[in-house]
Amino acid sequence: MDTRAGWALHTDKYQITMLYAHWKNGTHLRRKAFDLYFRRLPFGNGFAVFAGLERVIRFLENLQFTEEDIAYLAEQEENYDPEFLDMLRQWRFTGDIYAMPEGTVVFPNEPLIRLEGTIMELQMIETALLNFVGFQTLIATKAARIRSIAPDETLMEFGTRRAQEVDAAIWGARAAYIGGFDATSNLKAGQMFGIPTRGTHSHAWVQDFDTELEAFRVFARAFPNQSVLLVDTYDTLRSGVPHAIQVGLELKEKGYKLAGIRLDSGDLAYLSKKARQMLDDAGLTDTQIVASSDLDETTLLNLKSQGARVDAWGVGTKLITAYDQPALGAVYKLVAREENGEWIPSIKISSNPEKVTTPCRKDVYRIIDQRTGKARADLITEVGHPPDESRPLVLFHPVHTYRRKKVKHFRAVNLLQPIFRQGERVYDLPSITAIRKHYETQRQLFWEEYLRLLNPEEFPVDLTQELWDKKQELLRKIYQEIREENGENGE
Ligand SMILES: Nc1ncnc2c1ncn2[C@@H]1O[C@H](COP(=O)(O)OP(=O)(O)OP(=O)(O)O)[C@@H](O)[C@H]1O
Ligand SMILES: O=P(O)(O)OC[C@H]1O[C@H](OP(=O)(O)OP(=O)(O)O)[C@H](O)[C@@H]1O
Ligand SMILES: O=C(O)c1cccnc1
Repeated sequence: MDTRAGWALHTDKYQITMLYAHWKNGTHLRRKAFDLYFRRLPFGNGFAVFAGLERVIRFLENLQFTEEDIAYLAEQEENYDPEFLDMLRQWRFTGDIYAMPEGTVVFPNEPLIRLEGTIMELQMIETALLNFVGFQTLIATKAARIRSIAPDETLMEFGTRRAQEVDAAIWGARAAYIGGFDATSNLKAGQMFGIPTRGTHSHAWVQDFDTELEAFRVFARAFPNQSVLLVDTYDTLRSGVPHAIQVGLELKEKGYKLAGIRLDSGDLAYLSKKARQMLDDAGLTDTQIVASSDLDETTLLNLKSQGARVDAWGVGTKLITAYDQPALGAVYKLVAREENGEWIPSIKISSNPEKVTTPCRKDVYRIIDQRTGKARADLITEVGHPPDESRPLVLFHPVHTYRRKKVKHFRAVNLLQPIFRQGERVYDLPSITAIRKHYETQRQLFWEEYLRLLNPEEFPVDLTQELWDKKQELLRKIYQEIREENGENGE
C-alpha cells in the first residue's frame, strides 16, 4: 500500500460515524489525549521491539480525504450533511504526537505513542495506527527472538510467499531487519528501505534440467562466486552434496569459490553435520551451509543443541506470519480531556484490573543504574513531572504495591520523543541502519534475565506515587458517584 494519499478511509466505519455525531453536536474539536500501548507481551517474550513509527509518520503527513473518498462517504450514509463533507475535504492532521523511536525495547502498559489533538482527528487515525504498530512490533519481536538464538549466523527473511499479502511481506521484511535479520529475499522491500537482499535458487531450477549436475553447473557458470546450490531435490547426501562438491571443485580449479549449499528438508542437524564433513574432506572448507524449512526460534535452538553445522538460516512462514501469535493486541485509550485549557484525567474501568487504564498525559522514563549501566525499571510519570535524578527513587509494583525498591544513582531517559507539533513533523526519520543499531544498543541495557526466551523475568513498569495516587483517587471518585446514583451510600 502506498501511504502517500487516499488512505483517509483506512479506518473503521464507527470512527467516522462518531465523528459525524460529534460534529452535529459541535464537539468534534474538543481536545483529548490518547495512549497507544499493548497489554501483554507476545510469544512469552520478556520484551517487545517497537516498530511501525515510520509508516505512522508517512501516513499522517499525507492524510487527507480525496474527492473520491468524499463521494464514497456521501453514498454510504444519507444522513451526512454536505457541510460535514466539506469540513472533511479541508481537514488535515494538526495534532501533537510523541513516540518511542523504532527499535526501542518496550514493555506492556507503557505508552508507545502519546497523541494530543481534537477528538475528531485522534479517533479517525486510531485504526490505522493500531494496524501499523501492532503488526510491525510483532514481527520485529519475533525476529529478535530468532536472532537471540543465532547471534553469529546470517539470518535471511524468506517469508513473502507465505505472508498475509503484500503489506505484511514488505513491512514485515523491514520489521524483521529491525529485529536483527541481516537480509530479505524481497527485492521490493530492499528497494523501498535499503535492506540488503539475498537468495539462493529453487527446486524448480534443478528439475528444469536433465540432471542435477547440469543444473548446478549452469547456475555456477552464471554466478561463479555467489552460487548457493540447493542440494535436497533428489537425495541430499547421495546426490545433491556430491554434485555440489563436484561443481565446487570445478569452480576452484578456475579460481572461483562455491559460496554455499542449501538444505531444505530432512534432518537438518544430521544432514548439516554430514555435509560439512563431506565439504571439508573435499577441501571446500569455505563453502557455507544454509538451512531452511519451517524454522523458528524453537527449531533453531534444537538444531543448535544437536550440533547442527549451519552458517546461515532462511526463515519464512513462521516469522512473517507471527505463526504462534498472530496479533499483538495493541490498544488506544483516551487518557485526558482538555477543558478550559486544562487537562482533566480520564479513566476506563474494567472488572479485569489489568484492563483499567492509567489516566493523565504521561511520559515514560527508563531508569538506568549509573553503576551497572543497566535498566532497573520504566517509570511512567505525568507529563512535566520528571523523576528527580539527584534523590533516591522509590519504585513500587503498581498492583502488588508492597514490592518496593530504592534506586540511588540513576539516569532517567525520557523515551517519548516529539514527532509532530500542531501537525508539523519535528522529528528526522532515522535510517533503517540506525534503527537496527538502536535496537542492538537498547538490548545492552537489559540483564539476561529479561532477555531469555523461556520464562523471562518481568521487567518492572511502574507509576510514580503521584500518578498512582491520581489513578486511585479517580477510581474512588467514580465508584462513589455510581453508589450515589444508585442510592447505595452508607451501605
Ligand atoms: N534435527 C532436527 N531436529 C528438530 N527439528 C528438525 C530437525 N531437522 C528438521 N527439523 C524440522 O522438522 C520439520 C520437518 O518438516 P517436515 O517433516 O514436514 O518436512 P521436511 O523434512 O522439510 O520435508 P518436505 O519439505 O519434503 O516435506 C521442519 O520444521 C524442520 O525445520
Ligand atoms: O519454510 P519457510 O520458513 O516458510 O521458508 C521458505 C520456504 O519457501 C521455499 O519453499 P517452497 O517450497 O515455496 O519453494 P522451493 O521449491 O524453492 O523450495 C524455501 O525452500 C523454504 O522452504
Ligand atoms: O532465496 C531463497 O533460497 C528463497 C527465497 C524465498 C523463499 N525460499 C527460498
